[in-house]
Amino acid sequence: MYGLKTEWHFDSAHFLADYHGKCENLHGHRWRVVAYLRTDALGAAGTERDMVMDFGAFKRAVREECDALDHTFLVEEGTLAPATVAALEAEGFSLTVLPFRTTAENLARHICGRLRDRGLPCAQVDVYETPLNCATYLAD
Ligand SMILES: Nc1nc2c(c(=O)[nH]1)N=C([C@H](O)[C@H](O)COP(=O)(O)OP(=O)(O)OP(=O)(O)O)CN2
Ligand SMILES: [Zn+2]
Repeated sequence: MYGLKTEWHFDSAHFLADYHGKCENLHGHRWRVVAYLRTDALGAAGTERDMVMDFGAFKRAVREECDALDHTFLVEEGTLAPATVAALEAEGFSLTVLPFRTTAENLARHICGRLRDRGLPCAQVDVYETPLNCATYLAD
C-alpha cells in the first residue's frame, strides 16, 4: 500500500445550530485540512509512472476544494431564516449553504467526497478547527 499526504487551509465563519455554548454564536476558524491518498498500485506509464499521483495535481485539487470554502460564511441549510440569507447576500457577503451541520467531522467527510468525485483515491481527511483539535474522516 502506498500513500500521499498534502495539506491546505481555509478561513471561514460559521456557527453551530443546536449547540449549547459559545459555538452557537457566529465565529471563525482557520480550518487546516490534511488529505491522504491510498493505493495498492502505482501509475504504470507517463507522468505518473511509479507515483500514487503527481504531487502537483494532488496539491491543486486539495487547494481548489479549500478555496471554494475560503472567506465564506458556512451555513447549515435551514438554520437561518430565508430573509436573513437574502439580507446577507444583498450586502454582498459570500455564503456557502451546506446540507450538513458545519462540524469539523462533516467538513472532513465533505472534502474527502469531493476529492473522490474527482477520481482521487482519498482515504482520509483530517480537519483541524484549532491547532490542537482535529476531526478525521476515514473513507470506506
Ligand atoms: N467534535 C466536535 N466538537 C466541536 C466542534 C466540531 O466541529 N466537532 N466544533 C465546535 C465549535 O466550532 C467551536 O468553535 C470550537 O470550540 P472550542 O474547541 O471550544 O474552541 P476554542 O479552541 O476556541 O476554545 P478555547 O478553549 O476557548 O480556546 C465545538 N466542538
Ligand atoms: Zn467553530
